[in-house]
Amino acid sequence: MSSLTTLTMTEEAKPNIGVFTNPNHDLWVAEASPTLEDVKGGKDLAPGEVYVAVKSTGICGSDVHFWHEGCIGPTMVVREDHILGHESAGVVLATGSGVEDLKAGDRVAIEPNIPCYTCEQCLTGRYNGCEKVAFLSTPPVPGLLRRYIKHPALWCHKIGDMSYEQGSLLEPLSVALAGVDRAGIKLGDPVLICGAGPIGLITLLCCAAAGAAPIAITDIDEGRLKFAKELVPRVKTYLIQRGTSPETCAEEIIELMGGNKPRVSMECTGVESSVNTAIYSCKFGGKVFIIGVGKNEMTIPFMRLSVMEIDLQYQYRYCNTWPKAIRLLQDGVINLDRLVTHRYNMSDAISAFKTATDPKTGAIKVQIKNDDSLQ
Ligand SMILES: NC(=O)c1ccc[n+]([C@@H]2O[C@H](COP(=O)([O-])OP(=O)(O)OC[C@H]3O[C@@H](n4cnc5c(N)ncnc54)[C@H](O)[C@@H]3O)[C@@H](O)[C@H]2O)c1
Ligand SMILES: OC[C@H](O)C(O)[C@@H](O)CO
Ligand SMILES: [Zn+2]
Ligand SMILES: [Zn+2]
Repeated sequence: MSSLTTLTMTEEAKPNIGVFTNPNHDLWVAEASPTLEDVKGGKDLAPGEVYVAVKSTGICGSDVHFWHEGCIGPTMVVREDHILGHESAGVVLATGSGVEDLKAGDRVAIEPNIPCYTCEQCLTGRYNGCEKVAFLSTPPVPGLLRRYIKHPALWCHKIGDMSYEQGSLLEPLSVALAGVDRAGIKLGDPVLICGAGPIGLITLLCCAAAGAAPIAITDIDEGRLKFAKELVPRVKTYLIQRGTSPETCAEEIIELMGGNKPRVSMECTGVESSVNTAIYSCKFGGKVFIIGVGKNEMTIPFMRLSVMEIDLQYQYRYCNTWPKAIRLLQDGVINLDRLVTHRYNMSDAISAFKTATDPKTGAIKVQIKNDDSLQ
């Protein structure tokens, strides 16, 4: 038995659509499942599942990797028509049997993973390492860039009166929180952040909130550095110039940081030269913490890492971060209000992706809105 909201049976509700890519790197909007009729009828909801009208979805650098490169690493490969999107919030429309904590009308942020609940990683609380996890938008699992989705209630987090945009930003915030937590950023740590895209900028906000000092951030794009400075005025910005070696960049960054070598370099680009800048900057016994994803194989200065006893650590998504992310936004410790620079309707998703990938637009986080759904 499923329960359905009566608030949402509007005539204007439009059919379900999704934003697709494929191995030819096409990008298009087309019909998607579940159908509007199924959603309205609360059909096919398994115990513990809910239907959600997705209201706002952010575009992540990973969506762009799947569109442009057709893959992230050797295992996440677009092999057929594939729906993108994994940063979403929306409203619950119907609940399946056994769902007690959610009801129709609840506003939720969607944690876009469904782990197996039985493997060692799941049972030890590190469900991001689940070998059987279905991560929405990682092929072949369709993503959240749809008007309607079906999802386990367990992975829909109530957001109270937070806006849907803020709710959708809990996903990249989760990435940054997982990174800052595992990197062990502490009060007074000199920290370098490589890359001022949304992940780098949110990592910057988290490091600033954690008391890192001084903090420097790099990018190849002046506009993004200017944005970083507006977000956190005390951050020192460093423009990476084409052709400057990672060693030289590192020397200049350390100078910019008043001679303080970073104890932690947070790498948020996945670009080889940037990884190397992060390594050359780091102090003896420091850590390079890599969030960015890129080429399957990279050349890194092995002996530099060795003689400097620099730890190299990585982040793969997140686990158990949503409640913390919600508390941080609700208590105003982290404020992501300024990150959303552009908004598009679902039907205009192609323009949204073009804007997100054109540096001339000054876009930081582009959101795809869904005003044509139920409720
Ligand atoms: N590990 C994870 O679980 C995880 C989660 C989310 C995102 N990611 C990855 O993190 C990366 C960042 O995501 P995003 O959404 O911020 O993407 P983005 O593409 O918007 O940001 C990347 C930034 O790096 C800058 N950049 C490029 N080359 C550079 C260089 N050589 N030096 C300094 N800056 C450089 C770009 O100008 C851009 O501002 C992407 O690779 C994304 O796929 C990883
Ligand atoms: O925010 C989550 C990330 O973008 C994804 O894990 C991606 O890196 C691979 O699936
Ligand atoms: Zn992402
Ligand atoms: Zn598992």
